[in-house]
Amino acid sequence: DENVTLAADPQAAADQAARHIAEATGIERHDVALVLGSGWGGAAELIGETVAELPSADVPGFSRPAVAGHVGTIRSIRIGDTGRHALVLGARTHLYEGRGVRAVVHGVRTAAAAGVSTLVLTNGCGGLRLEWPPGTPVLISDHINLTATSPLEGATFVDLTDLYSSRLRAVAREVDAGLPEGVYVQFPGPHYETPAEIQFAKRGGGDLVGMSTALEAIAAREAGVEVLGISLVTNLAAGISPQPLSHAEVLEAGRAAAPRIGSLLAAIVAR
Ligand SMILES: Nc1nc2[nH]c(I)nc2c(=O)[nH]1
Repeated sequence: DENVTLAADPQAAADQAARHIAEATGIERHDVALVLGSGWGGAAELIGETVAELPSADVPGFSRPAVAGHVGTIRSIRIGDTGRHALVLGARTHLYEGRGVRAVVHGVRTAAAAGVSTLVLTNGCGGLRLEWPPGTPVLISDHINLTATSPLEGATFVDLTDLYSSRLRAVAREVDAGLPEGVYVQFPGPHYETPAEIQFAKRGGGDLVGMSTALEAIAAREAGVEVLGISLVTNLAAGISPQPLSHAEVLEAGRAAAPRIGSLLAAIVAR
């Protein structure tokens, strides 16, 4: 195949990437895909045995990760003894990288073309509630998209009701009954919010703020893939905490949460 570019035909590019992954991993169809955001990197090993690991830059349409800590690989993992396979997209493209919305959702469209019926979107985010300190995992119940854009083009009027599947959230709560839920607000970034913007998001019904996830979820819905979103609060958003947070505290909180969120993700995926 000539190297279909995202700009020319995003669906063809996703189909090409999915064929590349099937050939390179030897797994013809994957069942579930995961996007591992900040703090979630260690979860993959707990899901099962890695069948194959590909440099994401070798897969058509993917690029090298821009965010430190994001591994630049795509992994095929056998999910325990279920006979099902997970596709772990280690490198996420963020809108603020300026590569366009098609690049942001290429991984999701590739996973759909690879056959997955479920997508788990994870991220690190800012928390708007004092009762959710850094290290708290929060199920995403809905999102507010403040990016002023969409991965969809043309007259594709897609319904987004129950976008963050209540069925999958119930499965997650069977695994960990104490999981709170919140509304995720995607800002374009790369700057963090001002305290005034955080109050605006809070008064508008937001509980979590980040720079990913919402656009990926919309693309997944268009592709008919069921979505579960889980955020890891890694810091309190601007102005929420009276005293400034130290970056060391944020990093420590993420590390401390790793075992809990890793086993949570593995248990959910095994269902
Ligand atoms: N927009 C936004 N994104 C984030 N990602 C992380 I980690 N923390 C934040 C935050 O406070 N705001």
